[in-house]
Amino acid sequence: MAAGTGQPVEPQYLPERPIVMVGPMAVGKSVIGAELARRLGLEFVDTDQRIVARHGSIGRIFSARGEHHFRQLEARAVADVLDAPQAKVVVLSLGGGAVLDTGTQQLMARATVVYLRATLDIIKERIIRSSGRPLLASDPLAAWSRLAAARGPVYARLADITIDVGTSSVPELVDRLIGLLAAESRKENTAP
Ligand SMILES: Nc1ncnc2c1ncn2[C@@H]1O[C@H](COP(=O)(O)OP(=O)(O)O)[C@@H](O)[C@H]1O
Ligand SMILES: O=C(O)C1=C[C@@H](OP(=O)(O)O)[C@@H](O)[C@H](O)C1
Ligand SMILES: [Mg+2]
Repeated sequence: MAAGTGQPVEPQYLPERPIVMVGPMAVGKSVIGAELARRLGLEFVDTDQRIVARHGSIGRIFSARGEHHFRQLEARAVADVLDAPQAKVVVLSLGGGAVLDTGTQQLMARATVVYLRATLDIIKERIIRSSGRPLLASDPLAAWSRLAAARGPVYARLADITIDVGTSSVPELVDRLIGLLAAESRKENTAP
């Protein structure tokens, strides 16, 4: 099916490993991951959505139990998907801070990791309007910039593929990503 038509499944590209979406808050990990999964005919898992379904809102977890507890739930949600000898081939979107856990970093070696990168300019309208991210509760622009800068080298080190989201739409980004994933998979399959 032609690119951009929104039809599921690209028959020429069948991923052999899970695909993990990383990057700073509001860059589009959840929406792009979900659309990528739909297009590839794969199951989609979002660690935040799983945590909320099982434990209630992220804001409430932070206020009642603290960030450390949230990080433990997050690491467990990642391990539930990736910590198997033959990890299921799914699209897994992480929260922006999940990559700080060393166990999670190790498990990501079993996946193809996609870093969605953006500048504050692209993100700022999204984070001014949004709520529900406790780490952006006060001075969201400064907090986002600080966290994106501190975590950027970790995302970059873990990534197999980096995409600057810029002003592209979600379908455009998914089209581009499928092309890059297919190229990455050919590279992995021909590596000596
Ligand atoms: N490329 C895009 N173009 C327009 N809006 C986007 C794009 N990517 C994400 N969004 C919007 O930005 C917000 C944050 O996206 P989300 O997927 O929740 O980010 P993340 O999971 O990285 O925090 C959502 O309202 C989403 O619809
Ligand atoms: O960057 C972070 O530390 C966080 C990112 C959020 O997910 P998104 O990146 O999907 O917004 C969510 O996990 C939580 O609010 C903490
Ligand atoms: Mg998300």
